[in-house]
Amino acid sequence: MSDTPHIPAQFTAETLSEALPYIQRYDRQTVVIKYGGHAMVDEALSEAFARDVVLLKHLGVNPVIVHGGGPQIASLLDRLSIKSEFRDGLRVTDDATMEVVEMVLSGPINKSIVRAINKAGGKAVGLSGSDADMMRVKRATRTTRDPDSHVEQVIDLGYVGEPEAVDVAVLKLLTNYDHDFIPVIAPVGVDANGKRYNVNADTAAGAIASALKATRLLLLTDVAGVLDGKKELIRELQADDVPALVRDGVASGGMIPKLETAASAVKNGVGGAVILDGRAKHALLMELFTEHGAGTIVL
Ligand SMILES: Nc1ncnc2c1ncn2[C@@H]1O[C@H](COP(=O)(O)OP(=O)(O)O)[C@@H](O)[C@H]1O
Ligand SMILES: CC(=O)N[C@@H](CCC(=O)OP(=O)(O)O)C(=O)O
Repeated sequence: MSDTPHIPAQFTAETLSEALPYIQRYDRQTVVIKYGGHAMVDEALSEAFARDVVLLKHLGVNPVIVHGGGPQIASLLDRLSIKSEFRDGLRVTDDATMEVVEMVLSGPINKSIVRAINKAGGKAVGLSGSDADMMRVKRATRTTRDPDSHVEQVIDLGYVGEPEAVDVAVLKLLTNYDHDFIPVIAPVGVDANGKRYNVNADTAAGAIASALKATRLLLLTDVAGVLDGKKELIRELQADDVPALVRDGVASGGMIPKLETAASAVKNGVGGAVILDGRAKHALLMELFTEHGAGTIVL
């Protein structure tokens, strides 16, 4: 036997040791993770995501997963020949679309994430915003201004919900340290009359993070983070910078709800919101347990 340390093993040990201050920082802290539909399409990445979530739980973090499924909804709508359009990053949702949205989000997507986490050794429980009346919503409204007459018009988005109140009782029960469950939540909300609504998954994650007063909200997506006009990564933003980025068109499409969610979450008591690249393997671990972090942090 040689006395020379086995270099890869020593490297692994050093990496673990360097993570100590971060492990201490996030001990017993709630981290809400928005897992987007684009990040789920790669099987190896999905497996790595599930393992990382289980690792977080073992390290003392309280992870709460809120998932999307936009591309998977689009694919089923397409197979059923139902046309779908987006306004400001939100899917206009009529009755038939809502049927498909709930079927896809609360069905195969939610269950496949639950199974992946459980296969990795966790105890995930699948829910939607309708369970235990968790996410109360109202009908979302958006307005647009006619460029010629400057008259404001209301855009009807159909059954798109805007969270009004989140009751975290069921989440507290599940994540209580006697039980150690990992909630996996589909973004389907319910109004005061019991009617179901389609909620953008970023918006849902932000509302849940605010209600839980999470230490971090992590929005995993399919870009490195928020890019500026020269397509360079913006590492840090203040919540007050967000309206100008949207107004000036630097952020468009799906990045609008993401940035608005991040800004409103930090204003509502979330420690910080990070928009980061879900295509990068171990994105969660890089963000939480290394000095460099990843993506764009909104503070
Ligand atoms: N300034 C910006 N920086 C980065 N991405 C942007 C920006 N403006 C618009 N986007 C678009 O937003 C997309 C991410 O939103 P979305 O497709 O809804 O992601 P997800 O499905 O992960 O929620 C990016 O792929 C990009 O095309
Ligand atoms: C109102 C609205 O737009 N809802 C989204 C819900 C799913 C979602 O947000 O999924 P991603 O995070 O994968 O984009 C939709 O129908 O696509």
